[in-house]
Amino acid sequence: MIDNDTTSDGSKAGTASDGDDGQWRIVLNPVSGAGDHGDEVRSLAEEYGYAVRETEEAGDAMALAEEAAAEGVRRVAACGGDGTVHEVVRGLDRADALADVTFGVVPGGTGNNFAGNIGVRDVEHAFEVLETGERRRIDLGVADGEPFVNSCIAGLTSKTSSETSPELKERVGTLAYVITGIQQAATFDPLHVAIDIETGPEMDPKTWEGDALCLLVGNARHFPRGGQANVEDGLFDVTIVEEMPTPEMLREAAAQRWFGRETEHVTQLTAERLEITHQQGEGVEFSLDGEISTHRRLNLSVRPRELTVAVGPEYEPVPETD
Ligand SMILES: Nc1ncnc2c1ncn2[C@@H]1O[C@H](COP(=O)(O)OP(=O)(O)OP(=O)(O)O)[C@@H](O)[C@H]1O
Repeated sequence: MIDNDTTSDGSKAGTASDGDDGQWRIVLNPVSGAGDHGDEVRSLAEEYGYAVRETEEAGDAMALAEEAAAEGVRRVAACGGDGTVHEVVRGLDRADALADVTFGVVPGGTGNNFAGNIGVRDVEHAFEVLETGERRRIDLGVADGEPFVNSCIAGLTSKTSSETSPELKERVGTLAYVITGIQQAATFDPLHVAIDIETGPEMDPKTWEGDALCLLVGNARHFPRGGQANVEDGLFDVTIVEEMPTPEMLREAAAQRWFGRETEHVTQLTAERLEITHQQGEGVEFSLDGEISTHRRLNLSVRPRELTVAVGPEYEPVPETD
């Protein structure tokens, strides 16, 4: 439908595919974030002539996305936070519609990590992007068959991503997860993990084994590292934070925002495939774009350029620095 190589010249709204009537269907989570975006979204949708379907409870966004795909809708947007984005993409994937549907985001959550990564600033800007923004094909992460757009996290921040208060997220963005994690670190049991890492056909697979405080597997950028991630390279950005002697160390490190570079206890690498195995009997909590599930072993892989997305003008296909 859309080839990144032919759209990289900045051409606007991608070529309409068969059955694309140019209309968007917006799957609206009216309670995400501060829950105050609904009226603006409904009124802009009316102005633009887009249809809106609203969720009533958790899980509805996935069902509504599946329904849209089954009805042959070719442009589906998620309005909410990263959880809503995750559900809509999951619904489209379950309907086997990712090859036919263009996806968009209207930020209505707290952190809106994914919207930020694709250059969408706010609700009004999102509608301009849906209408005229460039279409790009971006990578999709998959964890044991479940797709994710932002990140898969285990450990400290997985636990905290479900417990971090919306107020804190509002004030300090994604770093809120780490701050909440530090507050909980005194009681946190490290993960005893083996991570098998494949970087590509020419590279020998590697294994990392040890005690980790947290593992961050990013498709799109999750933690502030001074820039946008490359979401078209077919690779995950992996950060392994080893157990450290004291919570104070973590506090100090977070204060320096060392998630941006390697230090003694932080390993960073890229991978196209990972297998994470917890070496003690019980499973570990993972957060897939904020949705929590428990696994003893998890297989992660990238489906390169699988998702066609309407992106904002600030989106950079190949960000200069990480
Ligand atoms: N109508 C609804 N009522 C209650 N919960 C809902 C409804 N619709 C969706 N949900 C649930 O709301 C949760 C939060 O949504 P989401 O992650 O999009 O927003 P957020 O947490 O406010 O923002 P962010 O993830 O950007 O910080 C999701 O788990 C979703 O399943």
